[in-house]
Amino acid sequence: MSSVPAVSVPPISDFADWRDYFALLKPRVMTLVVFTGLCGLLAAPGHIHPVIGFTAVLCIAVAAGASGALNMWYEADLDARMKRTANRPIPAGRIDPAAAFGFAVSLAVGAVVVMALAVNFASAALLTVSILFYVFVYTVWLKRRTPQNIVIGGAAGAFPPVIGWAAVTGDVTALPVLLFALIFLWTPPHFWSLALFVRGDYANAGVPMLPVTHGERATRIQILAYTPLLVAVSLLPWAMRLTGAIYGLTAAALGAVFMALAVAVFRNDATDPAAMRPERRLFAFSVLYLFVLFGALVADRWLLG
Ligand code: HEM
Ligand SMILES: CC(C)=CCC/C(C)=C/CC/C(C)=C/COP(=O)(O)OP(=O)(O)O
Repeated sequence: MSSVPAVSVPPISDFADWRDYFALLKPRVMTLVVFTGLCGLLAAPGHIHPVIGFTAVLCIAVAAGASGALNMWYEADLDARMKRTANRPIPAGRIDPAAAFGFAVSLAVGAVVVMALAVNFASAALLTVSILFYVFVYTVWLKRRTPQNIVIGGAAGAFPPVIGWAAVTGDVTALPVLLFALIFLWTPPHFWSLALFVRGDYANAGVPMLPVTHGERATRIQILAYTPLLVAVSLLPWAMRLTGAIYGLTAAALGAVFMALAVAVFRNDATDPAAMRPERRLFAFSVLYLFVLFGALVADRWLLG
């Protein structure tokens, strides 16, 4: 018999550990962001000291992660209402929002300062623009307002190869601009194919993604409209002789598969996510597509000069 009042102590697993802070950086999505940045750096003409090159890629990784953390801090209310995101560290209560905000801002500022001091001003300026774009243009301004959110705001994710390139050369020429355009046009089919089969989540959270506001048919038409533009832009570096045949043939083969999968999505009439196999395949392929295409860009530059 004791007079001490019962104190409820949360189980130890309810406290944040390093894994929760790591999860704030959206590591899975950011692998591709960092890979395209690395490839932009490796495909650029000229020489960069390996330590400086490594520092530049690290800064892109840290800044991308930090902007992902700021996104999670700002939208903890939305994340709490979606099945896919409800267990993230902030909505699940494992990380205090103020701690997440401090962590994210410190990393973002640190990455930009190190990029400016150790690499060059151009890459630091572009890194700053991409962080601000993802956080303010996409997350704060557009995401809750318009189904064009990912088209315009998605430009943030197109910057990394340009940043990698600028880290080596200090400037931006035709090829990095085409790589930017490529990721810009890739983002709508990438995201909308996924949005089709997680439509219910976005509807619950009240986020105006295209399948929620305009329905499945309109979304499938948009996917089909963006795909040939993506394939055409992906072939331009080869057509303009900025890259060689390794890149060109890879872009053509991958583009043909992307197009076939987009047509399969277009022909699907399903509204039940369980019957959205073509959409799941296109989403999965979109990720593989960018990995392989950027890998081919680097192979082309290193093997064919
Ligand atoms: C506004 C633009 C974009 C939106 C709204 C978007 C949204 C999403 C969502 C919701 C997921 C699935 C779940 C998740 O892991 O959180 C996802 C997965 C993914 N995204 Fe995107 N994405 C965008 C742009 C990009 C860009 C630019 C890249 C990289 C260049 C990228 C790379 C990936 C990767 C690699 C995955 C798979 C992650 C995994 O395997 O779990 N995304 N995207
Ligand atoms: C500094 C730098 C290089 C930044 C680039 C980061 C960037 C723009 C990455 C791609 C965009 C992305 C992860 C969107 C996720 O959408 P969401 O945030 O709506 O996804 P969610 O529903 O999973 O939160």
